[in-house]
Amino acid sequence: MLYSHATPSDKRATLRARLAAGELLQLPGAFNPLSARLIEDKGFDGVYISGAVVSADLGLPDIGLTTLTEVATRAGQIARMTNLPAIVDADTGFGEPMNVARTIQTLEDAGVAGCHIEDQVNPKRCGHLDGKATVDLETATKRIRAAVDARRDPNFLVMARTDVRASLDGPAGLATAIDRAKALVDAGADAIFPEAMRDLAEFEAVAAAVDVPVLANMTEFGKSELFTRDQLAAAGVQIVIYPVTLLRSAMGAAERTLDMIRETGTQDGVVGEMQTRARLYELVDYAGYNHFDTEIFTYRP
Ligand SMILES: C[C@](O)(C(=O)O)[C@H](CC(=O)O)C(=O)O
Repeated sequence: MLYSHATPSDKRATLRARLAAGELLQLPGAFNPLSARLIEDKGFDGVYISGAVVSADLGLPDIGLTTLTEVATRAGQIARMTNLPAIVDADTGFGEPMNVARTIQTLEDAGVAGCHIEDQVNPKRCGHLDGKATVDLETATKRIRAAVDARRDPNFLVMARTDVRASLDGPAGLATAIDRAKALVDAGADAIFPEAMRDLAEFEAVAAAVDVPVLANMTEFGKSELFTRDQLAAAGVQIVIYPVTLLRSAMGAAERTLDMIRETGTQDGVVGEMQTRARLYELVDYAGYNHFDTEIFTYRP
């Protein structure tokens, strides 16, 4: 009832312990607080808060237009609705290393368990678009050092994302990404997010090169193939995100419903695919609020 029973520090400790135990964790992207409840209810390990989704939710492209305040506010609304740890996409950290430091403390205050900071130039672009540019290694490592130094909870997970793979074709691109990943770990990164890997062997090579958890971004219509949990586990990946998957599913369903109403004059033909009123009430725990007033939950399907 009301919000998560686990505190932010409990969630961070749980995330750390599970990663240290070598588990593979699957984190679907929540497109709103309610979907975070669904992710928890379905037995997932954590919740991802995608920059692309926060942007799209506001009707904006994912090109660095959202502010720290918008991202932290949404992340806080989502994180407080689940007992699961939430990891948020902090883009480039919203500015210079000093801004990165402030970003980390703001996200800690929002109650998330960790975030990733990437090495793209400001303003960033979606990782699966062409024509991205990355900063030099010194700037990238300064961002990570600033993030690590700024956190007050040592369990807050600072993940470094590198976008350099897409900047060079062939083995040279992978080698550059691996060198950069190693340098970012030396700078204090607790995990590595190698963006736009081409195949499983590339994930495997990154995972073998660093001694911290590696994240795989299983986003649809992107540069990486969609691998299964078991394939990624065998490649040594420990965190798998499905950042925009639920938003795409929900928007796909919304389009179909709108088309149906336009074409037939009623939504009746798609009601069977909808989440029922009873299920929605279950997710927002109407029954729990009877603790305050037994007249609150009087609905019978
Ligand atoms: C992970 C990502 O940064 C995100 O914002 O969720 C995006 C996802 C996407 O656009 O599909 C990305 O750059 O990969």
